[in-house]
Amino acid sequence: MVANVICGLMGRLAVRRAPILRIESLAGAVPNRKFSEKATYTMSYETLDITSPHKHILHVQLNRPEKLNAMNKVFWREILDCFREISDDTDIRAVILTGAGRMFSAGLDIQDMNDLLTSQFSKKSDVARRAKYLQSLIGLYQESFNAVEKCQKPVISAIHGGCIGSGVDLIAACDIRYCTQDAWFQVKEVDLGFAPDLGTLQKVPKGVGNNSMVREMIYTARKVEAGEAKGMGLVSRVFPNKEAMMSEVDRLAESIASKSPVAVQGCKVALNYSRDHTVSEGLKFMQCWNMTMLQSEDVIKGSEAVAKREKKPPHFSKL
Ligand SMILES: CC/C=C\C=C\CC(=O)SCCNC(=O)CCNC(=O)[C@H](O)C(C)(C)COP(=O)(O)OP(=O)(O)OC[C@H]1O[C@@H](n2cnc3c(N)ncnc32)[C@H](O)[C@@H]1OP(=O)(O)O
Repeated sequence: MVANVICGLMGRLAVRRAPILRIESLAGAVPNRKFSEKATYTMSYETLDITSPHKHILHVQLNRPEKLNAMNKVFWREILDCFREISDDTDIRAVILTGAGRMFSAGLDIQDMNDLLTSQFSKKSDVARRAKYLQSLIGLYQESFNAVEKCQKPVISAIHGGCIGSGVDLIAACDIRYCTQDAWFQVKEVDLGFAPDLGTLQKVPKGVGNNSMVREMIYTARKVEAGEAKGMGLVSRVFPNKEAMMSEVDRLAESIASKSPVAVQGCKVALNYSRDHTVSEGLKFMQCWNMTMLQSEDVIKGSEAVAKREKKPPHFSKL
């Protein structure tokens, strides 16, 4: 049925057919990386453009503008690898996530999914085997966005134009969301006949104050404009255009990058933990975390700087 829905949508979009792919290729795809001895940032991807605008800051741009940054099989593997690498890179302290071209993302690549399901479903006539296949596929896609959420460095998404379907799942995995005045958000899945499965239903209601509005957005699949998105707490700031947004996002990332990475990364892991646990479990977690981290040199440096009312933040070493 999912295949039927997607095939129907493809007909309406009239997107050209792409080569058939297999789930094995999805799981095993290797990103095209260039390793350089000098550069800290060695990542090179087909669907992502990686740059470093400032020291300690990495800019990850969804980079399939001709397809409105629709998420194809290569993307799912690359975003996973990219954010796992960022998470372990001691030089990176904040990440900016944007989309190239007309919009942030048109969501799941429908052509790709159509080909995937057509090729796989034609091999499997039994419902249990098809279900198993879809279970693995959804699990892989969930893992991709979990890598963004679990990335130890704060991820700021800067959204312009449309942010549709799995685009909303992706920004829900980010720490901070800014958008332009022309941005719109659409949890489109109910229009396609299924429930979102990559994080929107779990993360947005917990992260956004207006639960009534969240449900309205999800149940109706209607476009939510930038002003409304800010009103409900889905984004924290709205800017007149992308240039203004990027300049503020840079400042925000620089501010985060100037702080102690021990403190910032500790906050992220604790905020994520607390979202999924009770207050007392969260407090216990902090007790254990800080019984080690309070002994860090960053605490001494930070405290001295505050006591002396230093204008500039101290130099914090890589973590
Ligand atoms: C296992 C399940 C896991 C995840 C599930 C995720 C669910 C979702 O993400 S649901 C949302 C799916 N996305 C959509 O329904 C959006 C589809 N696109 C559109 O409705 C329109 O393209 C538009 C975003 C409203 C923009 O319209 P317009 O400005 O007229 O541009 P187009 O000419 O339609 O598009 C330009 C170009 O991009 C291709 N494209 C757009 N969206 C997708 C897409 N989602 N997948 C693949 N390709 C897409 C479109 O075909 C055009 O390509 P050409 O080569 O120029 O034809």
